[in-house]
Formats: sequence, structure tokens, C-alpha cells
Amino acid sequence: MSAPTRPGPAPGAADGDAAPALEVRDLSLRIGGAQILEDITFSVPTGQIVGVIGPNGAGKTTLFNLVSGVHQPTSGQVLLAGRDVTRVSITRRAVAGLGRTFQTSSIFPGLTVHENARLAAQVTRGRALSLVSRPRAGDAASRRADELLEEVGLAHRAGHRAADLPHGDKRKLEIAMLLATDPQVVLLDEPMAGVASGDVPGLTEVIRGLHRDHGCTVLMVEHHMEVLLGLVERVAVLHFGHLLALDTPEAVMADPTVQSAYLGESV
Ligand SMILES: Nc1ncnc2c1ncn2[C@@H]1O[C@H](COP(=O)(O)OP(=O)(O)OP(=O)(O)O)[C@@H](O)[C@H]1O
Repeated sequence: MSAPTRPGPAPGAADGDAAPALEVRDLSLRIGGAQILEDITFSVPTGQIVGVIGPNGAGKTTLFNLVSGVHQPTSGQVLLAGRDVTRVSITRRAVAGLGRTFQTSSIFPGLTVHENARLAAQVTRGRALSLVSRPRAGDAASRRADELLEEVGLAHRAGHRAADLPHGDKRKLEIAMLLATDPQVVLLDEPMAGVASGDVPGLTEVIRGLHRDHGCTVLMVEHHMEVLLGLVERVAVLHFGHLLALDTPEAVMADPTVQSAYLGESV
């Protein structure tokens, strides 16, 4: 593993006076006659990992879309480190330190693993992705790509076409590309989706490293409960667009309201 680029605080050791890394206040989204999210309020202190669960259609992806700026809320606010970014573009939120992976892979399938990482390494704050500059072995972006791939355990796949990677390695590559932008807050949307069971522990460790080695604050939607509960400090439960609970995994699992919301589903 390469040296951490930005040592983070111990889990849960956020400074009581500091603004939370991420905060949403009374966040609502109405589309046509449908209330997709209603008055969602919570905060994530710097360095925490928080899971987001809820039945299909509960509003998890929509919440991520509002936090990352894909959608504008009907009302309410999104704050990053105390700064109101509700009306700020996706790009400027990324510059402000917000990184996101999607349910569907966002890598360039025709490029090699190293070329993908190198492109991400070219992105520095406030600068656009450049497809123009040709890779030179040993240039700064190539060296950074080497480090990133080493960090997520993909160095041995550097020359492989990204399209040929198994799902678990695609997710690792996406995380390597996220790390290139030195994010402070990371949104992970179902990172384990489609990942073979044998690859789950390795990917779990890479996600843990985001938090432990880089001090990233992480909000992750995940249906794989065993993985989620092994990683997160708190769990937010969405149900029909409402925040039903936000507590430790143990408290959430024991909450009768959550149990009844999941009636018929194993929580
Ligand atoms: N652009 C849209 N227009 C109308 N309805 C929408 C739109 N986007 C989402 N919805 C609805 O909002 C609700 C929440 O959707 P969302 O995708 O956020 O749920 P989810 O919790 O992520 O579900 P899943 O676990 O299946 O991914 C769903 O009923 C969905 O049909």
C-alpha cells in the first residue's frame, strides 16, 4: 500500500466544533404529483462511514442525486463542510471535495486500467480531464496512476482492458479514479452490486481504506447487509421518501419501526 495522501481522523473522532463533512437540511424533492423525498435532515461528521438502506424505491439514489447535484431539491439544503452547495453545479461540488461512484460503472471500457487511472490523475482541482496529452512513462500522472492502482490492489492488472475486468475489479478501479481527485466526501452507490462473492472481502477492504487511510467521509448505499454492517458506524433508513431512522447498526436493526418497514424482507 502506498503512503496515505491525507491522514484522516480516527473514526468518530470529529472535532465537536467543526462543521460536519456533509449535512442535509429539510431536503425534499417533488416531481409532478409524486413526493420522492420529504424533509430529510441528517449530518455526517468528518471521517464517519454511514450506510443508507431502504426497500426498492425508498429514495436512496435520489438522495445521492440531490447531494451530488444531479437533481435540484424542491426545498432544503445540502452543505459540505458547512458550505451551502445546494445551487452549486456537479463539477463545482466535485472541486469542493465530493466524489461519487454510480450503480453502473463509470470507467472507460476501451482503455486499459492504467489509462483510466492516468486520466483520473490528470484531473486536478479546477482543471478539466484531458484526453489530449499522450502518456509518457514516468510522467507525474502516470506515476500517480501507478500509486493509485497499487493502493487498490490492481497494479497487476494495469495493462488489461478495463472492459475485461471482473465487476469487483471495476469497482476498485472506480475507487482508484475517485481517489485521484482527493475527495473529502465519497458517495458509493451499491458498490457490491454484481460483485462475485469471492471478491467482496477485497473490495470491502478498499472501501475501509478510503475511510481509514484517507480520512474520507463516506455515505454508501448497499443492499449487502453483512458488508454494510461490518463497515459503517451509523445507518440511515429511508422508507417511502422519509428518513425512518439514523442510528448505530445495532440500534437500527432492533428498531421496531424499521422491522415493520421491512416486514417480509430480511434486514
Ligand atoms: N425522475 C423521476 N421521475 C419520477 N419518479 C422518479 C424519478 N426518479 C425517481 N423516481 C421515483 O422515486 C422513487 C425513489 O427512487 P430511487 O431510485 O431513488 O429509489 P432507490 O431507493 O434508490 O431504489 P433502488 O433500491 O431500487 O435503487 C421511486 O418510486 C422512483 O420511481
